[in-house]
Amino acid sequence: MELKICVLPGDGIGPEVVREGIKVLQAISKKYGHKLILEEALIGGAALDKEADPLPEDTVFKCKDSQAVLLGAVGGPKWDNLPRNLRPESGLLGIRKKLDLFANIRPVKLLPALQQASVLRQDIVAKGIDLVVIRELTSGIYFGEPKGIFEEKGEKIGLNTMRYTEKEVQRVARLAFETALRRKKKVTSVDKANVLEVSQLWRDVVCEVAKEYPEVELEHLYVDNAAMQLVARPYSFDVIVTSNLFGDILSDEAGVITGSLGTLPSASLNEQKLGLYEPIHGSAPDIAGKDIANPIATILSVAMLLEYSFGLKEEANAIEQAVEKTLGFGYRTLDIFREGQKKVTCSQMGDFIAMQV
Ligand SMILES: NC(=O)C1=CN([C@@H]2O[C@H](COP(=O)(O)OP(=O)(O)OC[C@H]3O[C@@H](n4cnc5c(N)ncnc54)[C@H](O)[C@@H]3O)[C@@H](O)[C@H]2O)C=CC1
Ligand SMILES: CC(C)CC(=O)C(=O)O
Ligand SMILES: [Mg+2]
Repeated sequence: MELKICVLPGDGIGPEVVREGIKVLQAISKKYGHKLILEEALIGGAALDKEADPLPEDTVFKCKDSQAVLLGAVGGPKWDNLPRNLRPESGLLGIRKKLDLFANIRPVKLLPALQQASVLRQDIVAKGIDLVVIRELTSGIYFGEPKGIFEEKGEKIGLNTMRYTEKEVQRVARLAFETALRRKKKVTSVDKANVLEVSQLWRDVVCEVAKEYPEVELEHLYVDNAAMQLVARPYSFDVIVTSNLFGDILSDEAGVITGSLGTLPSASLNEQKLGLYEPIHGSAPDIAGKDIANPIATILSVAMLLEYSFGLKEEANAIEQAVEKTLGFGYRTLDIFREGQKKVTCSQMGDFIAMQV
């Protein structure tokens, strides 16, 4: 099969972890006889430096012209003082919006070898963690208008708007219920309906959609409670569906209960199922350029890419198994390293996983 993929390495550790993702993609393509066509493009700070634009037109074109997109991460202190529309992060929000990638799927699975790396009590971890956060990605407070910093009565005010339409909630809720049907048949909808009107609408729409799925259990949690329950009883969740901001926060929390932010992948899909795949973490400027980042989140994002965009389930499984085998041999990047294990660099971890596929 021909696999045409646009690659957006981005900033900080983005290029480092993407390099390892590609290494594994090449190994799996060789093993299964697929032809890889990789097209690299600029996004974020890297694009700002070269093109004075965090999302050049050429990048949007190359993404649309591919069957899937693999992204590293964007951002860093070098660009932090730029106006909002020129920051690297606006390139990321821009590509999500332009491709209408409304559904951000973030599986949170405790890999058996990483049980000890969790920050949770071992009796809680032992009950297993296997949930998926479905985060609405192209609306909510990251996109709502009006927004800005204004002058009002002689003082500055900062303003953002959390806004959802019925249709926006319906489509992401439907995806959550469909996903639950193929899993443990439970949806937890996370909102703040006790104080926010936008959350009241969210809850009403989720309840309406739930009527189409009588076999799926529906639970509602306020986001503050959800953040607590995620560490108290992570084993009891199946599919969590929530808005852009809440999903962003809860999924980083999920990273540390399963070992490290550096291990969690994601897929962002539109209604035509064009997918952008990226680790859930950012550009990690504190460790960039040192070859110590954990590439597993990106490598598992490659597995999601093969399964979701190309239907290559066997290849995706082979990558997941290669990750588990490598961890099983005791190889660990710094973020998940414990006494008695074998410390490896980002590129060595990529080499070992590629060797196991
Ligand atoms: N999808 C994206 O491109 C995202 C971009 N960002 C941007 O990244 C920059 C840094 O943001 P932070 O808040 O520091 O979040 P971050 O996710 O980059 O890092 C948070 C912490 O996790 C660690 N970490 C992250 N990924 C890791 C990996 N693969 N291996 C080992 N450790 C890892 C970092 O070293 C840091 O201590 C900012 O400019 C932010 O806007 C943040 C989140 C997502
Ligand atoms: C620019 C941010 C919204 C990126 C982020 O934190 C994420 O998507 O997880
Ligand atoms: Mg985030």
